[in-house]
Amino acid sequence: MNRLDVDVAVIGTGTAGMTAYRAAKAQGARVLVIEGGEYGTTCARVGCMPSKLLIAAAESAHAMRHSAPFGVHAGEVRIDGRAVMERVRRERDRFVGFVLESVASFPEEDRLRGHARFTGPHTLLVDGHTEVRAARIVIATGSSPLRLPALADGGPGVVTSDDVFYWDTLPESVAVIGTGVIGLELGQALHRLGVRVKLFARGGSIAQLSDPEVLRCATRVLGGELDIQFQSTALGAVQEGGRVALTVADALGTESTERFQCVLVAAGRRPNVHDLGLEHSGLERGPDGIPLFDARTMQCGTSHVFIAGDANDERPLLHDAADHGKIAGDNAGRYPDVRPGLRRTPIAVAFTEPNIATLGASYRQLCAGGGRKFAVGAVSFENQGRSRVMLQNQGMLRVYAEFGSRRFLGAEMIAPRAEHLAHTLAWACQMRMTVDQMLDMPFYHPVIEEGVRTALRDLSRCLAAGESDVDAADTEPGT
Ligand SMILES: Cc1cc2nc3c(=O)[nH]c(=O)nc-3n(C[C@H](O)[C@H](O)[C@H](O)COP(=O)(O)OP(=O)(O)OC[C@H]3O[C@@H](n4cnc5c(N)ncnc54)[C@H](O)[C@@H]3O)c2cc1C
Ligand SMILES: NC(=O)c1ccc[n+]([C@@H]2O[C@H](COP(=O)([O-])OP(=O)(O)OC[C@H]3O[C@@H](n4cnc5c(N)ncnc54)[C@H](O)[C@@H]3O)[C@@H](O)[C@H]2O)c1
Repeated sequence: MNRLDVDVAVIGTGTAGMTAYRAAKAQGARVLVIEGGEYGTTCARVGCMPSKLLIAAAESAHAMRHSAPFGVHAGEVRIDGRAVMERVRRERDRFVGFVLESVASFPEEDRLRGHARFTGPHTLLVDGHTEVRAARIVIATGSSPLRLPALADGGPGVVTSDDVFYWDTLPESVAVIGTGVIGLELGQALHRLGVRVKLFARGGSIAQLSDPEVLRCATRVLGGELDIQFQSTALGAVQEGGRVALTVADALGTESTERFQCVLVAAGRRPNVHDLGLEHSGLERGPDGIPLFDARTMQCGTSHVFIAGDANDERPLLHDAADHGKIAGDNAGRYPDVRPGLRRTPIAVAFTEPNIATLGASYRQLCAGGGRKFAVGAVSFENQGRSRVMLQNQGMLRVYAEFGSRRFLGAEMIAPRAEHLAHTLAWACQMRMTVDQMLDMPFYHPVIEEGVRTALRDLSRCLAAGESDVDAADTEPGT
């Protein structure tokens, strides 16, 4: 058994772990990163980057198929599934390559391979070959796709997003379980690439939306393009040669079986904290098994342990994993002089088309407790000038502000190029701008942002009216 003594051990070498490593090193600590899987990060290998590569191919196919209304005729669109997946994998490998170079730049003595488990508050056993004693520990173990017990015996055709980006070619048909971000992004991309796709939603949710008006609009817009069966329960899957027979119950409990080449389970992700020996860590854990932590410092209680990235399930997104990692690593390095780090206005974008985006406080959060009233402004993109010019005139934006202070609080939307609108609004939110200050900013013509101005003017009217058009006690946020 090897023995190592370090100041800081970082478990996991994903985005959060690598950032934590650098931040702890900057404090002059002797730091060790421990990796039980492959280097390269979830984001680059099976997450953000390959999914956006697949979506880029899909957008190209969609644009060619929908050019006729402009008087532009592209001819027959032929999709070469092998070429699509070959580019996805090639470009993905390029991104992974940059991460591998970065990890290789860490001194060899700072890296250890193997699965780490707590054996005590300060000790980790790594794959049975090394015992690490660490004065401080950062947990940055990421998350994994949920596997549904009902589909566990479905055979090799039942896959998760971890498998999709290793495909050699596109399948003929895919059932997608879940209408969260992954289900919608991949489901729409595959549909646009000519795959027969059917989505099954357990309830009525669409990505991260909680505003009932925006949710209704998103259901209509995405339901207009995609075959989505809401209120359905996946009961079982059986591999039959090259097909999977998927049995689903609808809202009335009526069962039906359909055959697909693959069933893609996109029912959420679970933090990787359940195989970490946390029972030996001395940390207090919540009902979900995640150690209780402070989201400003990433510190677990008052202990020497910090938790960052998807592992803490606070905001399982790439930029938050990087922020968490920086704060956790910095504090692990400087412990016991723990300090709050920079937390930014929340922002989340689902790269469906139209994009779905949320920022600041969500409608659900603003309604929580039922006591607080807030003003709501809205715009539909159906008649928005630039959106119509581009034939992308679908969607809705709802913006929220506080009565009295007139401070902008947040927004939810499904809108053309919402990834950009969301940034502008998130920056205003983080700057604690009032609606009036936002309306004083420049708006070019003709741009989609003019739709944002319409929504802000509506919000200003609602603020001037002095009472909310929403009574928090009577609202029913989307589920
Ligand atoms: C399909 C998909 C698309 C996505 N798209 C986006 C997007 O567009 N934008 C966005 O912001 N986010 C996106 N995300 C989310 C984003 O990828 C994650 O939030 C982010 O990668 C999490 O980083 P992390 O460092 O917490 O985890 P990871 O990068 O997963 O790193 C965790 C590491 O810990 C290792 N590990 C786990 N347990 C142990 C152990 N016991 N011992 C040693 N090592 C261990 C793992 O092997 C892994 O290498 C997407 C995710 C998916 C799945
Ligand atoms: N563009 C992005 O930023 C992006 C893209 C992909 C993933 N991500 C990250 O990855 C996380 C995980 O994505 P996800 O889509 O897997 O999770 P999610 O939480 O967004 O959605 C899960 C979906 O599965 C449904 N579901 C849960 N259990 C089910 C069951 N038993 N049967 C049927 N449906 C069920 C839920 O109702 C929900 O619609 C996201 O929350 C996000 O943080 C981000």
